[in-house]
Amino acid sequence: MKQTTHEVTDGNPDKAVVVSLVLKSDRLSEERVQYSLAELISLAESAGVEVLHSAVQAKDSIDPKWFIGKGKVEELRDAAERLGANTAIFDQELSGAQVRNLERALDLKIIDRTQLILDIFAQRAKTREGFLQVELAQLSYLLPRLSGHGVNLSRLGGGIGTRGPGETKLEMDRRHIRNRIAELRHALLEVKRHRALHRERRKKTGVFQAALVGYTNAGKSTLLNRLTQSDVYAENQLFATLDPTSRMLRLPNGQEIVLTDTVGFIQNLPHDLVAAFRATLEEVCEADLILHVVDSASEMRDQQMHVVDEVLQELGVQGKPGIAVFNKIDLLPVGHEELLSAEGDAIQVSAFSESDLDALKLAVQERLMGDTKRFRIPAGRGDLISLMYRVGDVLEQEVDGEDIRFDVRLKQNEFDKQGYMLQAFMAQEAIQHEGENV
Ligand SMILES: Nc1nc2c(ncn2[C@@H]2O[C@H](COP(=O)(O)OP(=O)(O)OP(=O)(O)O)[C@@H](O)[C@H]2O)c(=O)[nH]1
Ligand SMILES: [Mg+2]
Repeated sequence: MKQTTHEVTDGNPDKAVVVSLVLKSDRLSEERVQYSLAELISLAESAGVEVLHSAVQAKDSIDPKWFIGKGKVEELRDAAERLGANTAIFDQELSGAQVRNLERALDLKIIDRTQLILDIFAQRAKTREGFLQVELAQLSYLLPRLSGHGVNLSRLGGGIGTRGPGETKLEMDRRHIRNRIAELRHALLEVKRHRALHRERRKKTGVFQAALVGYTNAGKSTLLNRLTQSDVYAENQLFATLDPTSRMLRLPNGQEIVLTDTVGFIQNLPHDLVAAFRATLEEVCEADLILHVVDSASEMRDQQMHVVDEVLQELGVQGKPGIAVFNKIDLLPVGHEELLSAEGDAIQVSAFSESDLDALKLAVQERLMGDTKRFRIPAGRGDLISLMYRVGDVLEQEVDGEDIRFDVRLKQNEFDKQGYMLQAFMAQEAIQHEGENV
């Protein structure tokens, strides 16, 4: 009895009131609070929900029973009744008991931020890996929230919060869920192993790999499409992309590299979810170059960059070569562009400008590939010959008397690793450097 369809809505969108609780001790600026609420509304809309009413409550502490204050609960019930809402969405994670209490008090379907994100993911998943990851994340979320014997999600009557690739629609007991979680983990390991093999093979071909990463809605998929004449899903929605997609990108010098689009990041991403999607981000760990795409026009630009930097750090890729791609500069008021140029290795683009895309390709090429250099080594030194092949692509190799002459296009990342050996041999004059940019 597996669910086989993954419709976005059944033509009858959920109608929701949304609530965010702000703890006074967090001392968030009014701007941050409003942005967080706006982001929650965007998430809800991306899930296909119609938002009828939104509210923020500032409190000293979380109410253990209702999460928000009792007065706010009543206010919400009135608003929901007046506007005809059937769902209440909370910006933070709720406990199982809070969900049950709120359900009873409000007579609404209760969804928290994690469930909302999971629901979007469930709608977007396209690959087997995506389905497995979403189901695993949904069940991991559900397990500690089960009360008593089991849970019957069909009680929610379909729609948001009940979509899933697997069996989450059915009544399941804890034991069943634990077994299913184990099964999913196992299946995911298999998928992961396959992908690792695939990557190994790709690596052996020596093709450079670049990854587009960034906050959700920054324009990663649009850039992939425009740079590679592709047609992956790009939309003004949060988490339009779930599964990584790779395309060949031709650089100005004619060389082709692999460019990969990845799932977007968001603030306060629940830890279970981060773990579930870690595999998706493995592509980022393997990349030779990271393109951090930034929505330059977002009021929360700096915070979003910070969130992305944090995730990259968690992934352990902070040392990799990278370029900050300040996208959507067409949306900035004239004169504001300079603000962005303070960044180190950065470029400003509009995904809709051909010349900007050309400039971006050139920047990628320059960052990935060092110059072409000409070296001369004594014939018969196998160790030096193999070093030549390690530091870059050998474009030409010619025997010249007792020597061999190499024209090598340096691979920046390999050069970084092997450069000291090259320099040591050059100091001993075993390798002679004859010129640049030949
Ligand atoms: N004005 C303007 N809009 C852009 C630009 N690049 C992308 N967009 C728009 O921004 C929205 C999001 O673009 P996507 O490419 O889906 O963004 P993404 O980073 O892939 O988002 P997720 O997959 O959700 O993480 C779309 O409506 C795009 O048309 C740009 O340079 N200028
Ligand atoms: Mg995308």
